[in-house]
Amino acid sequence: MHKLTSAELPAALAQVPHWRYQDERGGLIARQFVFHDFVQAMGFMTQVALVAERSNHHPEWFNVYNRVEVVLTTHDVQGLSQRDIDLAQAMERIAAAWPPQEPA
Ligand SMILES: C[C@H](O)[C@H](O)[C@H]1CNC2=NC(N)=NC(=O)C2=N1
Repeated sequence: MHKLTSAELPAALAQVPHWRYQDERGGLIARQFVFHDFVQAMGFMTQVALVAERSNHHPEWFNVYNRVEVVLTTHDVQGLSQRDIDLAQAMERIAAAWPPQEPA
């Protein structure tokens, strides 16, 4: 795992179009998710927590009611790494499929 170089950044950020890059702390990406209510937000966070633990890469996040604000950066390299991009993509997949639609 290495800190993404400025040459690698554009292609990496193109993989996570909903996320905004910030130059702080050596580089991070941030995103806000909004859900129907608190329970849906917590369900999202619980699913992400399992993925984060499995991949040993953890988000910095803040939840109030139905909103989840997320910052991803890699502490071990003091900047952005591919692990942040991968976790962001996993979060997009989980958010897109959450909540499961009640069977019609
Ligand atoms: C010891 C453990 O492997 C490290 O602390 C892992 C855990 N989760 C992590 N999460 C994030 N976001 N960055 C890291 O550098 C990191 N390192």
